[in-house]
Formats: sequence, C-alpha cells, structure tokens
Amino acid sequence: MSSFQIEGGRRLSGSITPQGAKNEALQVICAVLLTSESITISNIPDILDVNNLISLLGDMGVDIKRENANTYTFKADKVNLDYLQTEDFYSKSASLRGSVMIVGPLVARFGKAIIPKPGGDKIGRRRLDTHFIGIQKLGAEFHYDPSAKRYEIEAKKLTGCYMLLDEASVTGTANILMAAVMAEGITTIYNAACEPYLQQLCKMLNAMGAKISGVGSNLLTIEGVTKLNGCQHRILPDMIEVGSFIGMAAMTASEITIKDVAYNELGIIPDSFRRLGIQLEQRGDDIFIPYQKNYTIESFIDGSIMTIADAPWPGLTPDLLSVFLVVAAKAKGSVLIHQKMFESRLFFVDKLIDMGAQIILCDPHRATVIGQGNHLHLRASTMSSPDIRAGIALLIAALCAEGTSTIHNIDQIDRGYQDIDIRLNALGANIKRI
Ligand SMILES: CC(=O)N[C@H]1[C@@H](OP(=O)(O)OP(=O)(O)OC[C@H]2O[C@@H](n3ccc(=O)[nH]c3=O)[C@H](O)[C@@H]2O)O[C@H](CO)[C@@H](O)[C@@H]1O
Ligand SMILES: C=C(OP(=O)(O)O)C(=O)O
Repeated sequence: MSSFQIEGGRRLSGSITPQGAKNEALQVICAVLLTSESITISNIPDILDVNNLISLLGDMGVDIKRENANTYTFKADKVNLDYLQTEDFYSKSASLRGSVMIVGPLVARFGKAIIPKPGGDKIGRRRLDTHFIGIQKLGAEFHYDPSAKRYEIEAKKLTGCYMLLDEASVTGTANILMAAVMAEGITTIYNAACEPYLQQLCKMLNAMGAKISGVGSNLLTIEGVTKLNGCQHRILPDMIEVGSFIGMAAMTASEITIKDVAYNELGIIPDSFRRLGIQLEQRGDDIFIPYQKNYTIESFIDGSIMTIADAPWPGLTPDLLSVFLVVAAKAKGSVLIHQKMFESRLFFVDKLIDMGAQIILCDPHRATVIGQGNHLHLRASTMSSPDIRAGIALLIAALCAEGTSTIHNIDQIDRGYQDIDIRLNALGANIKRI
C-alpha cells in the first residue's frame, strides 16, 4: 500500500480546479442501470471508489465506453443478473459504499437485487434501514442472511405510496427514488435528503423521462413511468474538495484561486469557513483565498464559544468537519467541533495532538480545539490515514508542519481525491508518493 512523504512548511500559490463530485458520481452511475439506452456522463472523477463502481457495472454486463479522461458512455442493455451470485461480485461490491445504490435501479427494472453489506468509511455504525424500509414500502421483499452478510431483495411489482423516512439519508433517498421512478402510481417521499447531488440525480432522472417534482425540497413526488430513456449528464464540482482546498489555503497561509466551484451549490460551506475567520471572495464562479497572516475564530453574538456542527442539507456536510477541525488548530480562538452524524470520525485527533495541536476529544462526537494561531508549530510525524476525510485533514496538517511527514494507507485519500499529490505539487507543495 502506498504512502505520501510530505515536506511541510511551503506556501502554495496559483489556481486549482475541483474534480467532479465523488458522491454525485456514485449516484448517477448507478442510475444507468434504469435504462437499456445510452447515457453519457461527463466530469466523472478518476478516483478509486468511482473506478471500482464503473468496473463493477462492466462486470455486470453494462457496455462502457470511455469517451475521454472524465466522460463515459454507459449502455445497460445486457445486464447479467447471474453475476450477482458470484464471489467476484460479492468482494467488489462489498468494498465500496456507493454500490448499495444499484439495489433501487435493479429492483425497478428487473424485480430483483442482491447486495453484500457495503463498505465505505469505517466511521461508525452505518445502517441501511432507511433504504430497505423505503423499498419494502414500494412492495419489495427483503431477506438478510447474517452469515453471508448479504441482502436479497425481490419484487414482483412496485407500487407507489406515501412514506416518511426515519432520517434524511442521502444514499437511502437516492436508492428509494431510483426504485420509485418506475413504480406504478404516485410515490411521495417526505424527509427526503435534498443536497445538490440528490438534486442532480433528480434532474438526470427527469431528463431520462421520469416525473419527479419537489426537487431541492424534502418532499419528493414521483409519478411512476413504464420506461426510461438515455440522456447526457454533467456532474457538479466536488464541494468537499472545494472545502478541503479552502482549509488547506488558510492553514498554510497561501493565496490560491479555486476555479469553477459552482458557488451557488456550496450552501453554508463558505460562510462556515468565514466563521473561523478565513477570508474568501467569490469571483464569478471562482473562490479567491487571499494570503492571511492569521485568522481568528468568531464567537457567537452573545460572546459564547463557536460550535461548528454537521446537519442534513442545507446544514453543514459532516464530510468537512475533519477539515474544519485541523484548520481551527492554527486559528486564534476556540471552537467546539460537533460531529453529530458519525461516531468514529474524530479519533484521528490523537495524531494532531502528537504533532502539537491543542485539542481535547470530549467524547466520540465532540472535540474542543484551542487554536494557537501562529504560536502553533506542528511537528512532522508518521501516521496512517483512518478514513478519507481524516486523510485529507492529516495531509493539510503535514503541509503546515515543519519537517517531513509520512502518511500511510493513502488509498483512503485516493478513494476520493484525484491525483491529489500531482495537483498540490503544481501549487508548490512537495508531496512524494512512495
Ligand atoms: C456515498 C455517499 O454519498 N456518502 C455520503 C452519504 O452517506 P450515507 O448516505 O451512507 O449517509 P446517510 O445520509 O445515510 O447518513 C449518515 C449517518 O448520519 C446519520 N444521520 C443521517 C441523517 C439524519 O438526518 N440524521 C443522522 O443522524 C445516519 O444515522 C447515518 O449514520 O451521506 C453522508 C451524510 O451526508 C456522507 O457523510 C457520505 O459521504
Ligand atoms: C464518508 C464518505 O464516503 P463513503 O460514504 O463512500 O464512505 C465521504 O465521502 O466522506
């Protein structure tokens, strides 16, 4: 397994363009299973998770043509359902979380799906109840085989209904939506997740002939159709990458421009960084982050200590809290980072503490960061990346530290960040892949 060797203490400068969004790519690539016609998707990021899903679809018999580096055409006219019974399918689909979203399309189109317990980050319990209860409500039957860790789903017919989701699960909403587009009658999904990537999925499905209304809200109404057709779709820039670059620029006192960020789709992300005292300017569809000698965390209006917490969209995405946490260590002032959704995502703070950051892990969900401003001199360290977002946070810390750090297990970073070493080296970083 590869590692990164990072010589810290360099300022970055120049422009960087975010890749296409990983979490949108995983949704819309699964949606190609809903039709036998061709679907062309552009701005697909060249990252491990997405490539694994594309290869899984190829093994299932989907015809895949790579038009250029980031554009693919998919044609699912000969899906081999027998492949779902194989060991190969089991091990490949178990390795990534996004694969669970093949269930909705397969049940909608073929009345049957098999899926192992999916992979993805080990960041706490990650239940799938919302997915399965929703698809069950449409008329599917579920069996979970605990010894094989495998779900089998079958439906003779799917029928639309009203459902109130027990939580606004992102992949759960996507899965149910993809099952419902070809169910008979009307499905109403209340407490639906509504983040931009899900809106993108809705737009793509509507372009394929689906009838979804309420897009962007937490109440989706779907009028079932009997058949969907091909379409063309472009994936949004990755907002988690955009946020990671904002944090990286601030912590390394760099001046950079992040190009073509789809600013209007970033929700509360820019303002949340501003609350840490980080200046950023919208310039057209770019974000300019000026050189800042230091940045000071705001207090709440009543003078109490700032909290940065995640919440379902349009709240702050949980996937950026690790970045907020590391960046706060070099701010002036204190902040409570409250990771409400996942219970094992903050343990990496031990590594930051080893490097010299002042952080108290209050419990698995909360960490208090006492920012040291320019008094913080992080020491280089050797560490291992426990998950994708802790991985990028450690990389940011290493870029800021004095000396040469090593990060092992960088597959976890490659899972979500395309050629991150090459792209950051182009800004002046010194990262070696070893
Ligand atoms: C492949 C993909 O797209 N992964 C994303 C997707 O995962 P995923 O779709 O798996 O995450 P879910 O939205 O289902 O929820 C994640 C966790 O948050 C909890 N929860 C969820 C909703 C809610 O209203 N309250 C609540 O506490 C759930 O219990 C669960 O433990 O959405 C997560 C939440 O944005 C992101 O971190 C993941 O990067
Ligand atoms: C948790 C994440 O991914 P996944 O859901 O694929 O594990 C993430 O992208 O931060």
